[in-house]
Amino acid sequence: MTGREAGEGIEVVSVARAFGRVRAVTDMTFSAPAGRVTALVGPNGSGKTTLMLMVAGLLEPDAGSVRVGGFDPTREAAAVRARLGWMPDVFGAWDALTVTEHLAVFADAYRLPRDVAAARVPELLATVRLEPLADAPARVLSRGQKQRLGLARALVHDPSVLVLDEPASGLDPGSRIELRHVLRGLADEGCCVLVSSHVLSELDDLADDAVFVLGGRTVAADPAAAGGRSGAGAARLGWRLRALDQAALLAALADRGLLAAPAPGGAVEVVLAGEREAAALLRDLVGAGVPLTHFAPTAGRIEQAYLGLTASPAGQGAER
Ligand SMILES: Nc1ncnc2c1ncn2[C@@H]1O[C@H](COP(=O)(O)OP(=O)(O)OP(=O)(O)O)[C@@H](O)[C@H]1O
Repeated sequence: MTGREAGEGIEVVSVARAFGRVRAVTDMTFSAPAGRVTALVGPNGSGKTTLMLMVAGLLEPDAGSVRVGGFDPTREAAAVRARLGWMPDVFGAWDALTVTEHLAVFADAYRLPRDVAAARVPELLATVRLEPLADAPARVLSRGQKQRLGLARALVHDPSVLVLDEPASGLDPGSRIELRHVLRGLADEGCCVLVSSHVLSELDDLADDAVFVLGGRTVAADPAAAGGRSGAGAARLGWRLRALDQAALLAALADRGLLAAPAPGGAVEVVLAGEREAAALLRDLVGAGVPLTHFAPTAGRIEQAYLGLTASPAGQGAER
């Protein structure tokens, strides 16, 4: 990867966009820096795709400002196109063209010199592991393979900013892990990567930062700030516990007035008010001699923060 200028990222400030009477994006502000994978996280219809289309220069904001590497995607479209790779959630491919031909067409569209394209296409096929299908027509590709072709297409001009709408949808677990490696590798090389997702459980492994959106607004740009990790004022979230002696565990929880719900594998789940209460409970249980073998939140860091956000009055208020 040679074409990148260091430090290029995405800046979104007070952006809004409506479609007639539908206010798809009402007020979004965040930055996605170079060298990091930033996840745009929110429920269906919260405005993620609309925002990404504005970042990619495919839709004009009604208000606010978007900058990609310092350039305005509407007024400086050529500069943004040159540095931005875009992968839509639904990827249209020409059925009759082979995988290699697809990439060659896009290399041409980005005006890559012939010799550069000739070297770039096999490199991309290796990156997304589509070499065995290089000569296969797009119509025979599975959904996951098409997603990978979409990723290769987005990377064809060696962009410094990569915007991917639900890139993991349709991928099997192995392909998701590969996707994670590819995106991590790109970020490590200095690329700014913005992905949208609602597969919360996977985001801890994929993303460095999370921007939460609800009802067209960004409601928090930092999982820690969203309450999932803090003690005071944190949302009530589930924790899973397992002990060699389940009866002793249940008795100790009952002593502390905690309601324990059964969970798979002989575990139990309790709802606690944050990490501070969890730490106190763990200390008490160990102190009381309960032989604990497992004590962990039921959800990952980003998932917890998101659940805390949607459960809090502030989060609910942000939803339409
Ligand atoms: N072209 C359009 N015309 C009218 N309404 C639209 C258009 N595009 C999006 N919307 C509406 O704007 C809102 C936000 O949609 P958007 O696709 O941005 O959400 P999203 O967070 O990407 O959802 P999902 O996770 O389901 O992809 C929705 O209510 C949607 O119906």
